[in-house]
Amino acid sequence: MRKRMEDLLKRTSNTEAEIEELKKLIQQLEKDADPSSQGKATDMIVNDLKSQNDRLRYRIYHLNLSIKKEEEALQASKRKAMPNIQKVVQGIFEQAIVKAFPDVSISAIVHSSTQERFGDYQCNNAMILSKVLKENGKSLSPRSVAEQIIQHLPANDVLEKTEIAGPGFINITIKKHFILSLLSDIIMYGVRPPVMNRKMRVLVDFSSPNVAKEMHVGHLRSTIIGDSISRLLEFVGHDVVRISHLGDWGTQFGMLIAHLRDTFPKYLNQSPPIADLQAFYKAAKVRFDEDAVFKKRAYEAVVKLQARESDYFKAWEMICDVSKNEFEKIYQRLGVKVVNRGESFYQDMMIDVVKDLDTRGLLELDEGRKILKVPNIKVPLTIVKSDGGFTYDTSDMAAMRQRVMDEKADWLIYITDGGQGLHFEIIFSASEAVGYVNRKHVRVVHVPFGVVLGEDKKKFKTRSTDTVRLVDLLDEGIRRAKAKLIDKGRDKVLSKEELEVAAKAVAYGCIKYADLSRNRTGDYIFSFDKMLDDKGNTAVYLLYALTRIRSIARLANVSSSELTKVAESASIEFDHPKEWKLAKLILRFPEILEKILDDLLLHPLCDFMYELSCTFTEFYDTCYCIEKDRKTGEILKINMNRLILCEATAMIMEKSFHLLGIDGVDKM
Ligand SMILES: NC(=[NH2+])NCCC[C@H](N)C(=O)O
Repeated sequence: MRKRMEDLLKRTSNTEAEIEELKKLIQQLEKDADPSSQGKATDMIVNDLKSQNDRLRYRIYHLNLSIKKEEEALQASKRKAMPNIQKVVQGIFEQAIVKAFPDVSISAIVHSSTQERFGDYQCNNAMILSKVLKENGKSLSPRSVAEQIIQHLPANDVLEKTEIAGPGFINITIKKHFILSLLSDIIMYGVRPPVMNRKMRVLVDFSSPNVAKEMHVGHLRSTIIGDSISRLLEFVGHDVVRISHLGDWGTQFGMLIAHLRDTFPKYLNQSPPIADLQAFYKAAKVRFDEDAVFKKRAYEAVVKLQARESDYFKAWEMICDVSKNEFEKIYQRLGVKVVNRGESFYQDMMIDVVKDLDTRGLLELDEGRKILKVPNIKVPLTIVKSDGGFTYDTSDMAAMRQRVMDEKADWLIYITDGGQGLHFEIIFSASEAVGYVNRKHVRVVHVPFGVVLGEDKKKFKTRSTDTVRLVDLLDEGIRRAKAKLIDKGRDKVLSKEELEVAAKAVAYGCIKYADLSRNRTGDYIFSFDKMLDDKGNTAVYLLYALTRIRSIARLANVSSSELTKVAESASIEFDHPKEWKLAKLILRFPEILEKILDDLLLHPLCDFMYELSCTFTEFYDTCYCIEKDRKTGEILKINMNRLILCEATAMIMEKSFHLLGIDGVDKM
């Protein structure tokens, strides 16, 4: 009974609530029937649409903003980097190959064509792919493979035409529009580096002569090559640390200090008058070998130097300064910047390295020496000599540790003669083995170069002296360059100062170019006659070529801002094959640089410059840039498109000269 009551009460209250709901509904319906409330509904819809509209507007605004940003980024990247067309084409073919043959993993092989009739680039994948497919049990002729690749090429703005040739080569022609826009970019934004994937901290160890010894032609090669590699890395945007690992430490300094104290006791207050430090070194060595008492004093001096006893340290500094000043003179003349950080810098770190290796039980005793054996290499490193001194090996182990840990270098480059190849191989492997470097994360390379030979193919020396003093060598270069210029009657055209400037630029340029234009790994014959020749692949020829190209625009009296306007208007057109040939070659510049960044061989840049100037001559001989009246010499017509080509060629040549460390000259 009670339960039933409760049930009924519940139902009543539910129904009451239902009635209330229905009442509200009726009221609402009555309201809706009223015309004024209908207006309200319309308002609501309008408001709703309005706010939708606002939201859309807001989105459009932001989309426009991001489109603008993207366009700006595109422009900025154009301003910042020059595309490597070969890589761009390779990327397009890579996509096609993946799509056409998803089961085979093979990267696209794309080269620039060796002959004009084969198009601009060639893809040579078909033959290999056909072979691989056959191995996988699928038979498809190379030509059919090539067809498949072409069919799967993605939509792009780069390729004009593809053609299958011979057994299955794909000849590729680049869109003219693409070439013209890249050429205009050079005029508008200058010569820019190729795209950099990752900014790295690169330590370049180069030049590295030895204190109290003459800086010789080997060090000159290291200086020239190291400077050029550093310039290229800097141009690309890497963070470059240029270090000269001077030989400024070791037991021989005891001998030099003892000799200085005997021969020039006033050294603490006066700079020692050692003009010829090498003679000083020789004299000290004679005493060291012949005089037992002196020898003992020399050893004591080393201990005192290493304990940094002030008089001895000062004597050492004096000796180093004499050498460093000499080296600096050479760097100044050659326009080379490098920081002196010699073996002495690592003295304390060497102590740490020895302690570290010793406590880890990695050093072995061998006839009084402490050596470090390296897996798979027969020759061990000598870490401590039997007299307790450190060695070249110790300094390089400490330097490796410091460069990785403190300098945080991602890339280490050592530039020395090939004779030190084994030394570096051991240092690199040893450093890896003891955990001072992980070559998966840090790129470590030795950049070796060949020996410098005289024209008699024997060790390089001058007539009078045994070794060649670099200062004398540079002086002789200037003298010969000047004589050559006078020979050509240039002294009648140039002022005295201009002749001096030209002679220096030619001499230093030739010495550098002769070195850099050869494959560095080979020995190289030093010949002033050959390097100062104004024909063939020499700096003189190229410097003349550049001044000639520059004079074209000067003659036409067209300013670079006028050329920029033409480039901006996107109205450049070419109709002569020689124009296209030159334009396409100019645009190969980033490709050349990227290859150098890979193998650090610089001669392809020189070959490129030579090819560029030959191709320019071909163009210039057939295509008039300026038409003049034959009789009066009056300028009748200027071809702006062609002047653009002249300008771009000159810009690329100037940048190349800069990367090689060679100064151009306005007049020569
Ligand atoms: N880290 C190095 N070991 N650099 C090269 C040093 C070259 C040495 N001073 C020489 O003249 O042969």
